[in-house]
This record gives sequence, structure tokens and C-alpha cells, in this order.
Amino acid sequence: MRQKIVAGNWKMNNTLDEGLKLTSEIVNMVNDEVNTDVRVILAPPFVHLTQVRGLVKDSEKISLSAQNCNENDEGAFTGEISAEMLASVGVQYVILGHSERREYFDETNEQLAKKIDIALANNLKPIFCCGESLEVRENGLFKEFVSNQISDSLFHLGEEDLKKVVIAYEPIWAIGTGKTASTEQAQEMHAVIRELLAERYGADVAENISILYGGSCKPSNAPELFACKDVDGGLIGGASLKSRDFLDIIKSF
Ligand SMILES: O=C(CO)COP(=O)(O)O
Repeated sequence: MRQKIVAGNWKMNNTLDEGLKLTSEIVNMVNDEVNTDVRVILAPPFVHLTQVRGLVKDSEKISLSAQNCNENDEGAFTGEISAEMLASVGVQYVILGHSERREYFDETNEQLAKKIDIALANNLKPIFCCGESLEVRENGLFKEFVSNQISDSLFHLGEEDLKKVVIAYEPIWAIGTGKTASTEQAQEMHAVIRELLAERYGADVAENISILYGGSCKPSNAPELFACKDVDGGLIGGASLKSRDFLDIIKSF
């Protein structure tokens, strides 16, 4: 059975107090209401990680993620955070290749391959994001585009490392726009991704990789998205900032 996952990417939102309040609400609600085998992941800003970790560390269902890491081991990279630092404060996952980082910070597939390697070397599980712009969707080349993102950044990995990666398909035209991919569009791309993984790593490996959907996922559309055969959960932005909405999404399986 593939791991079901709902991850909340807070992006650059919440002061520390707000983040801790949100975390406490989520911890209580997950304890009280969630009895399925879904893994809940919180990805707060870097400066919240240590204290959020204090609140979630006793929860069997909740894990902690960072939103990025640098591709180098250590050194003169002012303002950056290494994978080793994240591991040292108890972080278990790291989001890599989010479209906002690709767009605003010019992250390339090649750079992301290095980030994936350094994350894995420090026992962090990458949540690797991929997804096409509206322009690429409309010119019809979206399957090739997303397949290239995945093969360029992940296909140098051996099987054991690839098994530790979670993939998040986030069509850029659906992020923060209120415009969700239809279930057909989501399922179609998730199946393309799984088939690509099967061709490179074999059907058994592909069957066990969790592929999350992201982009305007909310309580009203999560049930139908999560019911798709190849959708194993969601990477949630805006709706993860409200505990009730986030919980309702977690309970949508
Ligand atoms: O980018 C996302 C999660 O990483 C999705 O954001 P929204 O859920 O706000 O559209």
C-alpha cells in the first residue's frame, strides 16, 4: 500500500506565534479526529521549525518538513540553510523544486538534482515538485515537460534512494488561483508520472511511490481528487493555513 500523505506548505506566512497556534490546533484535531493511516506533514518557515518540532514530536501521524535547502554541504552561502542543519533540528522531509522557487529563484533541474542528493545524504525525504505553466499546458507539451523535470532531477538516483522520494504534481496555473485541475487532468498526469517511473525503475517501485496533487486543493475538491487511482494525497498551500480546512482535507480520503 502506498503511503497517503497530506502536506501543508505554509510558504512565507505566519509569525512564530501564529505558526505555533496553528500547529497546536492541528495536533489536537489530528489526535481527536484522524484514525486513518494518512501521514500529515507540516512545512513551516525555517525559523519555526525547532518550536513546531517540539509540538509535533510526540505525534505518530505528523512529520516535519522544510520548504527548501541549499545544494552545498556547508560554507560561505550567506542566508542559506543546509540539509545537515535541517536534519539536526529533527526535520524529516524537505520540499524541493517548488514552482515558486523555480520561478523567483531560478532553480534549474540540474541544481535540483544536487539538492535531492544532499537531502538524501542527510536522511531527509525529498518532496519533489513538478508541474507546467498555463502556456505549456495550452501548447499541449505538458506531459513531456513534466516528464523532463522528473527525469532530469531524479533519474540519476538508484532504486533505494528513489523509493524515499515523494512527488508532488502542482500545475502552476492551479496554484493560488482557485482554479483546480479537474480530476481527469490530475489523474491523467499522475498516471503519466507513474508510468515514467515504472519504465525507469520497474512497476513495483512505481506502485509504491506517493504522488501528491497540489494547486487550489480545498475541502470541497479534495475528496474527488484523492479518490483518483494515482493521487495519493495533496500538497496544500492556502488551505493549510486554516486548521479546520486542513483537517477536512486530511479527512477526505
Ligand atoms: O503551491 C502549493 C503547495 O505547495 C499550492 O498552493 P495553493 O493550495 O494555495 O494553491
